[in-house]
Amino acid sequence: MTQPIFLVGARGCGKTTVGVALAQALGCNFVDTDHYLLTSTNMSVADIVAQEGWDGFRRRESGALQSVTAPGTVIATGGGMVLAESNRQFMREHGVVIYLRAPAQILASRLEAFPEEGQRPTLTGRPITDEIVEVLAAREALYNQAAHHVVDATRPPAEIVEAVLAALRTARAS
Ligand SMILES: Nc1ncnc2c1ncn2[C@@H]1O[C@H](COP(=O)(O)OP(=O)(O)OP(=O)(O)O)[C@@H](O)[C@H]1O
Ligand SMILES: O=C(O)C1=C[C@@H](O)[C@@H](O)[C@H](O)C1
Ligand SMILES: [Mg+2]
Repeated sequence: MTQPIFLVGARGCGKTTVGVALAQALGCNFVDTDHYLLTSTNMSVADIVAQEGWDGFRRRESGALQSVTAPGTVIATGGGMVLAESNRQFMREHGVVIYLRAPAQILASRLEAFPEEGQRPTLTGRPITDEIVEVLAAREALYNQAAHHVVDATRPPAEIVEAVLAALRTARAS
C-alpha cells in the first residue's frame, strides 16, 4: 500500500487508536495531524484556539494535512478536517479516505472517560458529551462525502483494523 490512507470521523471515533494499529499491520508510517500541530507549534489545540481562534486552528490543520501527506503513510486527521471542502477534495485525490463511523452515544462515553481537554476544547460552549450530538449531525454528511469507505467503529480496534484492511483489498481488486 503506497497511497496515503486518511482516517476521518468525529472526536472519539478512534482515528488515532486505530491509525496506530493499522499502520503497524500495513508496515506503514503513522502520523496524526493533531499531534503534528502539537509538536510543530509546541501548543495544544486549546492554546492555538485561545490565541488564534478556531479559524486560526482550521488554517493550521489544513497546512498540517498538506505537510504530513506522503506515500506509505496512515494519517489520522482531526475531527474537523472535513469541514473545508478543499481538505475533503485533497484527501480524496491523494489517497484512500476511511470514515470511522460511530453513534454519538458511543463517542460521548469514550470522550467522557478520556476527555483530553487540552486537545479537545469545547467547540460550542456546551459540555463535550452534549455537543457531540449536534456536531455529529452537522458533519455526518461531510464525513460521508469525503470517504471512499465507511467502517463501523463501534467494534474493538483490532476488528476495525481488519475491516479497513478488507475494504482496501476490495478496492484493489475492483
Ligand atoms: N474501537 C474502540 N473501542 C473502545 N474504545 C476506543 C476505540 N477506539 C478508541 N477508543 C478510545 O476512545 C478514546 C478516543 O480515541 P481516539 O483518541 O483514538 O479518537 P480520535 O478519533 O483520534 O479523536 P480526536 O478526533 O479527538 O483526535 C481513547 O481513549 C481510546 O482509547
Ligand atoms: O472535532 C473537532 O473539531 C476537533 C477534533 C480534534 O481532533 C482536534 O482537531 C480539535 O480538538 C478539533
Ligand atoms: Mg485523534
